Amino acid sequence: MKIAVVGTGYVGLVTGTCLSEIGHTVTCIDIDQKKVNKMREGISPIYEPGLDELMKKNIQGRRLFFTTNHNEGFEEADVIYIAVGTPEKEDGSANLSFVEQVAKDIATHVKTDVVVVTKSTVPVGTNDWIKEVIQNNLVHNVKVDLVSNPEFLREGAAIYDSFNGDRIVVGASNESAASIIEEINKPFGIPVFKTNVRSAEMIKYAANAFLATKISFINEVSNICEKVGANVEEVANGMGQDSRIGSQFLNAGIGYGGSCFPKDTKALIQIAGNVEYDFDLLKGVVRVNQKQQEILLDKLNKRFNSLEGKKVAVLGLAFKPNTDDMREAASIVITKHLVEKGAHVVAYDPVAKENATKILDSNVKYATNTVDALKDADVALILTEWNEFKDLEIGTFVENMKLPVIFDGRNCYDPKIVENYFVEYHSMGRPSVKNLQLLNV
Ligand SMILES: NC(=O)C1=CN([C@@H]2O[C@H](COP(=O)(O)OP(=O)(O)OC[C@H]3O[C@@H](n4cnc5c(N)ncnc54)[C@H](O)[C@@H]3O)[C@@H](O)[C@H]2O)C=CC1
Ligand SMILES: O=C(O)[C@H]1O[C@H](OP(=O)(O)OP(=O)(O)OC[C@H]2O[C@@H](n3ccc(=O)[nH]c3=O)[C@H](O)[C@@H]2O)[C@H](O)[C@@H](O)[C@@H]1O
Repeated sequence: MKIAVVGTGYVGLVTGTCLSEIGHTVTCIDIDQKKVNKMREGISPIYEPGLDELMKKNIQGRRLFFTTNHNEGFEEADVIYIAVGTPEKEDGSANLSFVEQVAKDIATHVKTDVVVVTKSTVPVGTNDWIKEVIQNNLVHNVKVDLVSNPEFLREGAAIYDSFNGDRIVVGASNESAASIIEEINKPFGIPVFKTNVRSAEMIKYAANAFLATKISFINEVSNICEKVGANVEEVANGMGQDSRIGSQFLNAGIGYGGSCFPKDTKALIQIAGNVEYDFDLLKGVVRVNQKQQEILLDKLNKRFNSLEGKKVAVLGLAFKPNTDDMREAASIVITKHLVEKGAHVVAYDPVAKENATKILDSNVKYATNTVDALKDADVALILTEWNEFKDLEIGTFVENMKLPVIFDGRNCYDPKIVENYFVEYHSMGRPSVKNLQLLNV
């Protein structure tokens, strides 16, 4: 099958590459010439384990191409995937201007019948609107079918998810269009769930909102655990063993970030609001998430009378491990607060530094490794649970810091192991270890 993918963010690039890996001929189109030049050489503009190798392999196999030229990309395409961004607008609703532009580009350039597949996360009803935009702007007399095919990949595990997803959702009003998309995806060997377009659009938002709800729920439980002397990890373990609940997405911490949960929860609240429904539960989920970062900062502020002039080592900046994505990362709010309080912030992240420098306060300094960040620090904050930090000997904090006080926003260490060291260790929803008090410091 000849496929064009428009937009090469996470979703477009991973989708295009994986579709080429299963034998289709794919042309990825992006308006960003610099990005396209890079991708043509098999270099991914995003950090995603395994992606470069897969790109290079399929570029060499002449199944994967990159261009800025819509004409070239759409030429003879049987199917066009829309994978441009749908970022959050000021009021929380989804900005559909990129999608609209692509719809107009499709209308202008397609010369043969085509199936248009929406991968981007779009509000319910958007696919009908896209179809209208295309129909109203069509230059040639061709038939265009629309299919909603929302994406469920996770950053950092995107390739794995593409080949091992739980289901592929295909929403269509036309069975033959749905069958084409089912056929394209057959080599992945993943069950296909066929439904109508509006239900498919809703499944995406509902799935993300539900996962976000699980996180906020466990975070609230975690806050209570701290007050009643329970351990949230044990609680999550005990809850998760009930197969009706499931063990995933019950890691308490400093809340969810990234390019999707924050924007998609707010967009669903808007979608509900548009039909005069108050999605009260989801509003609470969003509020709780914002509170989680404040909770870590409150603990820190209570521990130190003042942060003025204190060296704070920040370990981890990306919104989660195995990505360099800084969108809505907890580190943004937390480092801003630290700088405002006069702290001397030295941060280290294995891969997100380049993106972080574009977003974080210019007073944040960057170390090239964990030990440099920790050197003579008064306190360490762990904001992303990279394996590199999880595997760290607790002794490294003791040996390098001025005072080994650790605030772990991601529960990287087992308090029972930490107990063996002269450190002060605060995590989320678990009892603190305060061995420094034995030393009277
Ligand atoms: N990031 C993720 O892990 C996931 C994202 N999604 C959804 O997928 C969509 C895309 O998200 P990301 O991949 O993060 O996007 P992104 O915002 O990182 O990248 C979008 C790309 O589209 C390009 N673009 C914009 N207008 C264009 C046009 N007219 N023609 C060609 N290219 C154009 C931009 O230059 C950019 O490279 C969003 O709706 C998002 O909610 C869904 C699942 C996972
Ligand atoms: O729509 C999307 O874009 C994607 O959003 C999420 O994927 P992603 O944002 O890449 O990352 P997740 O692994 O879901 O983590 C999101 C955030 O939740 C946090 N999280 C996750 C799990 C958990 O138990 N606790 C927790 O705080 C992570 O630290 C991270 O900040 C979904 O998991 C994907 O299925 C979906 O396709």
